[in-house]
Amino acid sequence: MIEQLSAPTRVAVLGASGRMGAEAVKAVEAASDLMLVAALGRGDSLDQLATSGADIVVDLTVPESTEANVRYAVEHGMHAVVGTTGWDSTRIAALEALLAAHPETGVLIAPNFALGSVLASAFAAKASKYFESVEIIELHHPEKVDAPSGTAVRTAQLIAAERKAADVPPSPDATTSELAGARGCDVEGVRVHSVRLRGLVAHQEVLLGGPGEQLTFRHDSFDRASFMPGVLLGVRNVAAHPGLTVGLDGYLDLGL
Ligand SMILES: NC(=O)c1ccc[n+]([C@@H]2O[C@H](COP(=O)([O-])OP(=O)(O)OC[C@H]3O[C@@H](n4cnc5c(N)ncnc54)[C@H](O)[C@@H]3O)[C@@H](O)[C@H]2O)c1
Ligand SMILES: O=C(O)C1=N[C@H](C(=O)O)CCC1
Repeated sequence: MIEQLSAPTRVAVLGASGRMGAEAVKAVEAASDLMLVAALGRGDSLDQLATSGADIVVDLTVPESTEANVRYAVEHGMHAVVGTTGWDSTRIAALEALLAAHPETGVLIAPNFALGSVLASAFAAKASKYFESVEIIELHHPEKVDAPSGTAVRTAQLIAAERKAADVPPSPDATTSELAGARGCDVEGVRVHSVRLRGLVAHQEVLLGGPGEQLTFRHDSFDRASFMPGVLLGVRNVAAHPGLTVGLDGYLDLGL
């Protein structure tokens, strides 16, 4: 009997010389069902994506370039797995409009590829409606250019949605005078505090407070290897999920 071997999925990585991109290049190269066909950095022409014949583009670049990169991929019939931050509601709306014109194309925007982080955010959001107070502390390496982290923004949005659906009042806070920034920033009613510290990679705590008790959800990425199973999960599933998916939880069965 002749065994039919399916052709490997052709993957291009954008931001290939960066901290995440370099790790993703190694992960794709090590996967027998995937083939790395392009590894592009700043200044490389996006036309190399089209000529590479990539099926899927992985974007791990910078907030200023990710939108144009994804647009190019979608317009050229390639699915996209995006880890780059900076996808605010305006950009998301524009991408959804673009995808409506390319209904077979899938895009995954994953603020965090670490499975533990995805779970921690989902569990924290579910639990948050049972507590009076919620605040987020995100802690990252000092090379990070954006604050708050994309993960913290996403977590705050999930929390806000759960609390709104359950009619939970805003977290109590009697502050009437403060130094700028002392109370962090406000993401949909959730206070988010950003720490940048040498030695850290990517960490987050969601603090939930009620009378006489506190529940904390903490996740730590000690190494960028933590993100790679999620990157590969995204690459292997994005073609089966046409349209836009925000959050790797969209590809998981969390049963929440
Ligand atoms: N989703 C996740 O799990 C996750 C994890 C870590 C980092 N991130 C995010 O991924 C992004 C990259 O993080 P990093 O730590 O690797 O940053 P980095 O600065 O180390 O890498 C970014 C790379 O992209 C390159 N680049 C810039 N513009 C480009 C373009 N137009 N085309 C190709 N390459 C381009 C830069 O030269 C650099 O090498 C950030 O937005 C970060 O927040 C996401
Ligand atoms: O190192 C970074 O930069 C990270 N960015 C993402 C974020 O902003 O949430 C994910 C964690 C690491």
